[in-house]
Amino acid sequence: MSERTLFDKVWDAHTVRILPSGQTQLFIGLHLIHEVTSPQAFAMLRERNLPVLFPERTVATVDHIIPTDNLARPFADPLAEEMIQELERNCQHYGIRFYNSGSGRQGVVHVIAPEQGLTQPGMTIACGDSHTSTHGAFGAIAFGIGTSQVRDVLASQTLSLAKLKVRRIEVNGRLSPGVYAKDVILHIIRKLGVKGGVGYAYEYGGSAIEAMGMEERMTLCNMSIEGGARCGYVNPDAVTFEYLQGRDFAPQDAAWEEAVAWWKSLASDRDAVYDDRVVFDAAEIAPTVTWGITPGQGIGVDERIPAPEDLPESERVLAQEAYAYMDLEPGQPILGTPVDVCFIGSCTNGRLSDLREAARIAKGRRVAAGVKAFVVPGSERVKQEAEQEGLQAIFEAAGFEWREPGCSMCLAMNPDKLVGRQLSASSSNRNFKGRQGSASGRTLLMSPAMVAAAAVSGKIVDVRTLL
Ligand SMILES: CC(C)[C@H](C(=O)O)[C@@H](O)C(=O)O
Ligand code: SF4
Repeated sequence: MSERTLFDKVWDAHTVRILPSGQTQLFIGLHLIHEVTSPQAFAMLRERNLPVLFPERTVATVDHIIPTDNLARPFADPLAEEMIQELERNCQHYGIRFYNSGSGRQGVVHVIAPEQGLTQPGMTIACGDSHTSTHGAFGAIAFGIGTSQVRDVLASQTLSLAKLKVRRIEVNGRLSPGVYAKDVILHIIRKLGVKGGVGYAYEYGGSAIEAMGMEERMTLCNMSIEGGARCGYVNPDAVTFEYLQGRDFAPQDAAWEEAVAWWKSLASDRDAVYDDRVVFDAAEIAPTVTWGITPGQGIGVDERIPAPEDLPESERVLAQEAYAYMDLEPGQPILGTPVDVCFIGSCTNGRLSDLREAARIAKGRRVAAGVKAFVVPGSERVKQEAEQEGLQAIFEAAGFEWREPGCSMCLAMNPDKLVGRQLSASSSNRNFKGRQGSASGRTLLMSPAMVAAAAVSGKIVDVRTLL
């Protein structure tokens, strides 16, 4: 057959059997776990007296609840201490590889697996975390699962799932300077909606995607879930192989050549059949900023906040809720909106290339008076590499705080929280009400370079004017 997508090929290769329900029992090659969604799953396993079937296929780290300022144990937050101890105990008991803080390999789960070469093309990857879609950047089928499914994977290394449809999203042409993968995905979600991808896997392609490095592709796939798609992927190519070669868990020597041949064969066939296809022009994408309370409420930085009549009928009620919560008016430019907090980090945009782009903007400038700006590297490795190439020094000279790795203010389960109505410019992926730790806090999503531009300006500006 020469009409299959990568999704079809990887799905079929991992199908154990078709269940009487019509669902597929799918083998999961790599299982990632973190401190928040695993304790209950292990508890359920113990209740039923089940072992972990393939402990070598699960990898753990701590990210969500870990503090980014003071890592001395016990942590100041007793809940953080308890949850992390629980993970430590479970990993030790079941013989699961665990990248704890201080190991040199800890970080946000979706940052550490790719950087160690654990994430590879053609794999099925699951994690009790919605942003597992990130790993699709490598041509893997990777998706988030709930806690009872974490139990299922621990016990059986399989999941029962319904097969998804595949939508091909093509972005052709060249992105302008100052426009990044983050802008592309915010633009896609703006156009297709936060529920537009329900029931689909998104396959991203086209010349603008092919021109992206792996870290940008990860940013893109990361937010597939914010567009409603369970997973997103990019077909593996020379960029993928170059990124992987020599990483800790990448195949070596003869096995490498074999793996590359296999990976190449998995890419969607030229005449693959898709359930849907959407095409975008890269040249039309501007630095994009959200103004509302879902990642789909975004506009180009030089646009005005849409009035209800500019929006499809189905979006108007939510828009009203957003104006009120965000304290922004329809018709108002987003440019010039004052910011209180600037956060650079997360599994969307906490990798080295993100920090480099933000540092380019911060270099030689100063964080505006009254603004709190901080950088949270996505992993210990990212942190170390950034320090080695002088990024920490650039940020600190500009007045940014430089922190320890973790999820931090992406969801504020640790002490990094907004206060009251503070408005944050954030490189993360969710702007839901109360997402960043204050029930009335406000979040504007954007690229890390745009966050840095906001930090040094004290307000939303167009990063293209600071390049
Ligand atoms: C805590 C976890 C379950 C959650 C997720 O699944 O995405 C978190 O990572 C998030 O980003 O909201
Ligand atoms: S960085 Fe944010 S989105 Fe990513 S896993 Fe952590 S909390 Fe979830």
